[in-house]
Amino acid sequence: MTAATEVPDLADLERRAAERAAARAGGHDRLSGHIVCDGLVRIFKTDGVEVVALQGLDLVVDRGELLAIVGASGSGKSTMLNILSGLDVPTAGLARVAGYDLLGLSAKRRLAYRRHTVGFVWQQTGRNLLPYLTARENVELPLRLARRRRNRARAEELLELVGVAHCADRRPGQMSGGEQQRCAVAVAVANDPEVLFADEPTGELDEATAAEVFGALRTINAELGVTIVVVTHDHQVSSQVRRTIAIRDGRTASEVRRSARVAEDGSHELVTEEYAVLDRSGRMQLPVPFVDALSLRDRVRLNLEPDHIEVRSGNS
Ligand SMILES: Nc1ncnc2c1ncn2[C@@H]1O[C@H](COP(=O)(O)OP(=O)(O)OP(=O)(O)O)[C@@H](O)[C@H]1O
Repeated sequence: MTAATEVPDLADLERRAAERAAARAGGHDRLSGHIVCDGLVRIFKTDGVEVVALQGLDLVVDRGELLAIVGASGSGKSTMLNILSGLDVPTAGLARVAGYDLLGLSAKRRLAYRRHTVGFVWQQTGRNLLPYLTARENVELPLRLARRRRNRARAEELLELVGVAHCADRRPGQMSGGEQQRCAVAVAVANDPEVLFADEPTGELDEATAAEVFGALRTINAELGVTIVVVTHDHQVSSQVRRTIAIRDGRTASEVRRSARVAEDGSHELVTEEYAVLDRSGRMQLPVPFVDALSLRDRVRLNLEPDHIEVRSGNS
């Protein structure tokens, strides 16, 4: 008689698969974010030519964070946002938002994800609001489609929250660009999404108006607890949020964090710290100003010191 081979149950298999995925991503902590991209790759093929738009992008955003992503034109920002918003599928890697694995979604789950889990604000106001509806009606529309109650009251609450209650009866053409974008924020969060993605929401606005739109995003983040990712090529944005991630050549390159600190005289000061991002293979990109300042080229000399690593020009 042969001994029966032990068959692992489904829960056990799932647990082991999760452990393996976590180990691949560098440990459990790295997979615990509300938004996780790990080794994200997107290759476009046109006329036999391959363009690698994302080449192993890593990103972890915690629940309730308000994060800005900056990068030069062509760095891969829109490609990443299209994947995270469920419009595009990556070639390889892991992309997960609010528990949805975006690589393996059926068409039905993808639609549910786009309808209920995420909200969007686009740069072009025409893509956010219907021109023949008033601000209130624009916010009411997604509520009505989702068959919610108290639509009018909820729409008015949201318009108030983003500071455009005075525009409730105006159509987009009767509102300024900043007012339209703040109204778009109210529309985007009408159905209580867990995550809000904004693609260049202040791209067509002047600095003061852009700050008002960021004010609205901060309020929504704080009052409704929505996780918000804002993509922009405006580096000034880091003064508006706590964490800014810079993307270069389809990879996460550096990160700027702002935090409040109590100074020696008891006053509060804002401290800005810049970090380079180290991927799990140990790769990092030196910031361009550092490379330029020392005219670093081709190769550099590294020395391991007890508490830091020294990088020197390889030509001296
Ligand atoms: N559908 C596509 N087909 C072929 N190549 C594409 C496609 N979409 C993007 N790319 C290429 O991928 C790279 C990244 O483009 P992407 O639009 O993500 O950059 P971006 O940082 O959003 O730029 P911008 O700030 O100008 O919008 C670029 O080289 C771009 O030409």
